[in-house]
Amino acid sequence: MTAGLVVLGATGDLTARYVLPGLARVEPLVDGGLRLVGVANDDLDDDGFRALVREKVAGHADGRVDPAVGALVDRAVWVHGDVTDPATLSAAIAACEVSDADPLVVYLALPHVLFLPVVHALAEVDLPSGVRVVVEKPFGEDLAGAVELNAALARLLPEDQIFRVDHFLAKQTVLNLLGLRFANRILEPLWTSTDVASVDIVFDETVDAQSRASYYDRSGALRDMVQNHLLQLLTYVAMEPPTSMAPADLASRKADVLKAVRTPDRESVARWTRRGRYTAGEVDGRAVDGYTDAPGVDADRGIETYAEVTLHVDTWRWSGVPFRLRTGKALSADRREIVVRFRDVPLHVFDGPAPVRNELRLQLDPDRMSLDLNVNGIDDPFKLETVTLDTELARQDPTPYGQLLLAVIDGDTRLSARATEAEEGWRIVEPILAAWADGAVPLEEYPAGSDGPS
Ligand SMILES: NC(=O)C1=CN([C@@H]2O[C@H](COP(=O)(O)OP(=O)(O)OC[C@H]3O[C@@H](n4cnc5c(N)ncnc54)[C@H](OP(=O)(O)O)[C@@H]3O)[C@@H](O)[C@H]2O)C=CC1
Ligand SMILES: O=C1O[C@H](COP(=O)(O)O)[C@@H](O)[C@H](O)[C@H]1O
Repeated sequence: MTAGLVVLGATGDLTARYVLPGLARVEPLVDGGLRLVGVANDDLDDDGFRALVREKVAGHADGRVDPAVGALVDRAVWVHGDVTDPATLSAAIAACEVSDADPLVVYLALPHVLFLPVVHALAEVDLPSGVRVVVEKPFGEDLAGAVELNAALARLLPEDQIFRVDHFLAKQTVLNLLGLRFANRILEPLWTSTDVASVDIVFDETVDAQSRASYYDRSGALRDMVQNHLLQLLTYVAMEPPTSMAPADLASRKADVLKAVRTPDRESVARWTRRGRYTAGEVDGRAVDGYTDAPGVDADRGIETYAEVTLHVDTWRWSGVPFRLRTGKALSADRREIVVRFRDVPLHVFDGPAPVRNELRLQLDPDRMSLDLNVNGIDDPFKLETVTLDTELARQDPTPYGQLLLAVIDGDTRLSARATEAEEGWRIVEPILAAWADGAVPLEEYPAGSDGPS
């Protein structure tokens, strides 16, 4: 397949840690003549960029695609310049040397404040018909910003050529939610407020925010993780069955969920949310400075490194079921999972303690699935025991970013958010941010390496 990939911000952290390693596992692209063009203000040249690509791609290839990686590296081209200058963008697109209808991806791996200026600059460029524009996160800084960016993108290209990528949608366990729910008969009848008591969507990280503090201190946990990633997971858990897996069907069902999330008012923010910030501590035997001691952090901004929000999806299916979304940095363990907690049985007919609630756990990275069930005990057959059905899924390959890149080149928008979803995300979190800024919820402290605010 002939295709072009222009990475704007090619010397950045995202490119080095996610985009280039993602390419390592995508043989159809690497083998098939993908031309990679890197752009940034840095004084690199073709050789310098090729060395970077070799290091980041080959380092993740496990030896599987080495010859092809060599070809990808040899075809890579560097374009120096300001990405807000249409001349830079034209030069980068021309350097891809693809024909008009071939897929050509312009990937905005840039600080988010540049998204709008770059979209404006792209409007002055003669774009080939096969162009796709990838926008990273955060998609705007608030609802008004997201609306403005969406409007600029809509003037530039049709919606199916715009990719508001969310790599969480490419994670195996997240995709499995679709298969699990809509390719099996047994779960869907139970997947309502009649049988489900609550849902937790948890993304606890041991990693701290230090290395990305200059970005993080203008974002915080709610904007960085909840507005996008965790709300996207919520859509997969809570959506109605789509009539097909076609991008438009899936996107409509996801948007329905977000639209049904109740807008938090000040009182519910005070009752249903928590925020925290880590102090000095130890994570996995590693000493971690307090968040406010990281270079680039302004303690007065009061940015949270931990966020917990309970949302309500006002639909017939989910009325009364709390969805708790939680994420934080510098926590004791990487706990990344979706937990569906079922209601108690209607009557206890066994002696002894009540049976435990059935819990379905979908764990991300490593991808595992487990279900707690009550069975009769071995010693006393009329006493209950709990067993766990547990399965670990094969390691995901390609990586989520590899999947995203493949999907974008294929023109498949299913691993991206639509315009409405981005705006709905802000409609949900903006009142929380406002109430927090207004002091409705205290900023609690937790030592790095703990389980979060006590
Ligand atoms: N890093 C991460 O873990 C993740 C990042 N993201 C998102 O990815 C995007 C990029 O983040 P990240 O890589 O961390 O950011 P970085 O600051 O590390 O990289 C930004 C890149 O943009 C380039 N750049 C900035 N201004 C210009 C300009 N005017 N003209 C040309 N190049 C420019 C920089 O190079 P130079 O200034 O030298 O030109 C650099 O290559 C952001 O939207 C972020 O939110 C999403 C998920 C995870
Ligand atoms: O987008 C982001 O995601 C990462 C976590 O994703 P992972 O796939 O690397 O586990 C998170 O650490 C980061 O803060 C956030 O910006």
